[in-house]
Amino acid sequence: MRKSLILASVLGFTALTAPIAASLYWASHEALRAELDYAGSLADEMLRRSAAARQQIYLALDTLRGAARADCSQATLALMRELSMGLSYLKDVGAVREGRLVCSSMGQYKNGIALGPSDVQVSSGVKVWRDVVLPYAPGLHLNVFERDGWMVAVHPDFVFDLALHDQETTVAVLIGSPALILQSRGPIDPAQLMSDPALAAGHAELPDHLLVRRHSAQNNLTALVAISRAGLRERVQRQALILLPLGAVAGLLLVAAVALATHRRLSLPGEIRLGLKRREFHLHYQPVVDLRTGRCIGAEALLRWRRPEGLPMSPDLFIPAAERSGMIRAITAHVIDNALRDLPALLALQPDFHLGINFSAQDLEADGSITQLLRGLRAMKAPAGSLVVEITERNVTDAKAAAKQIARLHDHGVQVAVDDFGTGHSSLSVLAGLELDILKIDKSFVDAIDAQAAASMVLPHIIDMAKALSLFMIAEGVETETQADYLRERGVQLAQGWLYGKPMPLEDLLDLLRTQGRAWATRGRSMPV
Ligand SMILES: Nc1nc2c(ncn2[C@@H]2O[C@H](COP(=O)(O)O[C@H]3[C@@H](O)[C@H](n4cnc5c(=O)[nH]c(N)nc54)O[C@@H]3COP(=O)(O)O)[C@@H](O)[C@H]2O)c(=O)[nH]1
Repeated sequence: MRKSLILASVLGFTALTAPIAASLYWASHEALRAELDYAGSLADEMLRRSAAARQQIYLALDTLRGAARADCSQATLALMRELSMGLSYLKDVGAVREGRLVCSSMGQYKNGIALGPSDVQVSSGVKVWRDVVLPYAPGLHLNVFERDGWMVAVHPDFVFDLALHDQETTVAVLIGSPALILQSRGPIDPAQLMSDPALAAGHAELPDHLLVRRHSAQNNLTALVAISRAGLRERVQRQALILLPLGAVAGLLLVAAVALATHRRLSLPGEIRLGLKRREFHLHYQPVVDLRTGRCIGAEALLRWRRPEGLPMSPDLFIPAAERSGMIRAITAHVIDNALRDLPALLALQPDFHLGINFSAQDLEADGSITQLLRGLRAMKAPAGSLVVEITERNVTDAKAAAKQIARLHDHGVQVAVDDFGTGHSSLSVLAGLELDILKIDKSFVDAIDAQAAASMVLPHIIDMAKALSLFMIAEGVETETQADYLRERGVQLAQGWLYGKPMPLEDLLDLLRTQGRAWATRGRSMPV
């Protein structure tokens, strides 16, 4: 039981905490996924815009190469204006001679504007200058692309014109391999981010940042997004606010389920089931004596439960629980097994000995218990009359069926006693309809003898009735000599009670029989069969 309670506590604790822990894990997992999705969508958008800009750059360069002579004529300037006005990402389109911008859609530059050495030349032959400030557009930092003497200027911010969550986000677009940072924005140096080996997988979880990389092999472009973990923490908290109550509800439901299962397992029927499995039930025997001679001629088998905690539990508690839960058949099967196991030793000492065992309603209604009893008796060749089945009126729900079962018992020499007679469970109507052998006078009438109580007025009538029906009588709960004398004088043959012996283990009963001596054992049966 203690083990079961510990196990139930551990299960209950796990049932409560596991869903909460799972919801917290799920919240952080979901938040991480959402943050990576957000960073991924930023990177994708940057790549999309960069690719669109690249397309426009090449379109302009190709158009100029095909259509314009390498000069700054009015026709060429008009084409440049058309291109820079018509292509959304381009700020300017111009001609470069010997490293100098000589004209553009904005006009001609007398001495040309020196561009200096380019930052990189990509595989398609395009040279790239970053962060160029042209004198006619002083506030703009442009990226300039040149091929075959034609150039286009692009404002880098077009890529970053995105709705960023916070100022902590770093974004960058890189071109070529080895990659050149075309443009970047945010607190972290993109060159530092590019060196992280985990980036090969497309994303990395750094101590302070989540990093996402997208690459377009076709355009030889790379987009990088680094978002701060502070945002992730906020998102975890938001997710937790949604998922934690669900986890708590799931935890409480699980705890309720565990409690229910534990209650079922630890409730009395569950304990009885376990007790039977662990062989915690055993029989004690209470002597039944002949009132005339004081000789022990039989005993009633009474079930005892030795529970692991050592706490006894009265059959008054567990027998009704077993009857209600349907466990009584298993209990009776155990009683029959044990009684039949012990009977030979008792008969060996006293061949006219009889053993009484209690049957409940379900034992009487179904065939199982009676079949088990008769089969066992046959196997051990026990003499007729050595077993008495005790029933109460409460057990007789179908008098006809009960009569049949009693006849079956009689056929095999088993006697039937009506127990607790006069307590309201038994009545004359039952007695009249059933072929009973013995009437057990309830302890309450025996108690009344000493007390001179009203119940004592009833006792003589019970005795007369038993005599009229030729029933043998056993008075229950006899505790004093006065009671014994009264019963003896009125012709009650047998008695059971603390005056003669409390329920005792088999060994003690065997000792008692041994001390009765051989003379008693050979005098013959005290009860009619
Ligand atoms: N179906 C089954 N019922 C059983 C079985 N074992 C017991 N029982 C029934 O449980 C009830 C309580 O039994 P128990 O606590 O064993 O009490 C018995 C005696 O100990 C008690 N008794 C006997 N003499 C005296 C006495 O002088 N004083 C006193 N205070 N108590 C005494 O009476 C009980 C025997 O009652 P009964 O069976 O009516 O003869 C009880 O109803 C048992 O029947 C079982 O295996 N199956």
